[in-house]
Amino acid sequence: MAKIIDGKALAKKIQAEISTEIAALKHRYGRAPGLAVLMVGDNPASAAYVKNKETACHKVGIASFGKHFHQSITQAELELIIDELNNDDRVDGILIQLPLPEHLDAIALINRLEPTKDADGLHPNNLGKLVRGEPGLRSCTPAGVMALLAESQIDIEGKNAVVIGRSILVGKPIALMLLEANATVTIIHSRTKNIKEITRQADILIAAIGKPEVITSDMIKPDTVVIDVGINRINDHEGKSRLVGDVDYSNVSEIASHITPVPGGVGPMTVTMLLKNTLWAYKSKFF
Ligand SMILES: NC(=O)C1=CN([C@@H]2O[C@H](COP(=O)(O)OP(=O)(O)OC[C@H]3O[C@@H](n4cnc5c(N)ncnc54)[C@H](OP(=O)(O)O)[C@@H]3O)[C@@H](O)[C@H]2O)C=CC1
Ligand SMILES: Nc1nc(=O)c2c([nH]1)NC[C@@H]1CN(c3ccc(C(=O)N[C@@H](CCC(=O)O)C(=O)O)cc3)C=[N+]21
Repeated sequence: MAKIIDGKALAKKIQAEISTEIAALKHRYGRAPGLAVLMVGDNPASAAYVKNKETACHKVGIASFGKHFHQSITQAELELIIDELNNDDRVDGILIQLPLPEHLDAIALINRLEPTKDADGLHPNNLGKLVRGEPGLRSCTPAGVMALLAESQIDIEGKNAVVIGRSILVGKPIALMLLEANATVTIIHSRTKNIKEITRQADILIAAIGKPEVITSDMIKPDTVVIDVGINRINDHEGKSRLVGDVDYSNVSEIASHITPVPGGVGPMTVTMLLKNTLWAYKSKFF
C-alpha cells in the first residue's frame, strides 16, 4: 500500500508559519500583505476555489481585495481594474481566476499585470525566470507539488519524472521545476503515442490532465511516486456529486510507493503557495 502524501496537513503547517511571519512583519511594515483575486462570471467550481482562498487569506492575516465581476465585463474595463491594482500600494499579489469567458483575452490581461505582483507566476517575466532557473514568483500548483515531494523526502535527482499535461498553468511549469531539481523529465500530452510505455518508465508520475480516474494501475510500475493534480467533479452511482483526481486512486494506491489523495492532496497546497507568493511579494517591497 502506498504512503499517502497529506497535502492538507502540510498546507496547515505552512499556513501556520506564514501566519506567524505576517503577525511579526505587519507591525514593522505598518500594514498586512494584500491579495486581489479577480473572478469573472459564476462558474461554480471557480467560485468554490475563490472562497477557499479568501478563507485562507483571512486565517493567515492577508487582506483580501477579491473582486467578482459580471460575465459581461469588457476587456477594457478589466484592463483599467488591473492598472488600478498594479498602482495600489495595499495590494502585493494579484490573481486572475482562469478560465475567463470566451470574449476576454486572458493572455493580454496576464501580460498587463505588474510582474512583481503576479501571485500566480504566470506573467512571461516570471515564467521566463523559471525557464532560466532564476528566483522569481513561481506558479502555485507546481510549487505546491515540489513542496509535497520535498516534505515526503522523495529523491528527485536522476529520477525519471513523467508529467502528463502541458498547460501553462500546471504541466509545463511542473516539468521545468522537476528539471531544475535534476530529474530526467518527459512530458506527455494528447498527441503522445504509446502513453503506457512511457508512464511505466516513471519513478515519479505527475497527472495534470483534467479527466477523471484515467491513470490506472496497469500504467505504472510498482513503487512509483504518484502526484494527482486533477480536480474533477463527477456523479457517483447514487447520483451524488464528488471530487476525484485524474488517477484511479483505489487501484493505483495498491502499487504506488506514495500517492496524493483528491481532495486533500495538491489542492490545499495550491492555495498555500498563493499565500506564500503574496508574502514573498510583500517582503520584496520592503527588503
Ligand atoms: N489541484 C490544483 O490545485 C489544481 C488542479 N487543476 C486541475 O488539474 C487538471 C489540469 O488542469 P490544466 O492543466 O489547467 O488543464 P488543461 O485542460 O489546460 O490541460 C490538460 C492537459 O492534459 C493533456 N491531455 C488531455 N487529455 C489527454 C489524454 N487523454 N492523454 C494525454 N494528455 C491529455 C492536454 O494535452 P494537449 O495540450 O495536447 O491538449 C493538456 O496539455 C484539471 O483537472 C484541473 O482542474 C488545475 C489547477 C490547480
Ligand atoms: N489563475 C488560476 N490559478 C489557479 O491556480 C487556478 C485557476 N486559475 N483556476 C482554477 C484552478 C483550480 N484550482 C484549484 C485550487 C485549489 C483547490 C482546492 O483547494 N481543492 C481542495 C478541495 C476543494 C473542494 O472540496 O471543493 C482539495 O483538493 O482538497 C481546487 C482547485 C486552482 N486553479
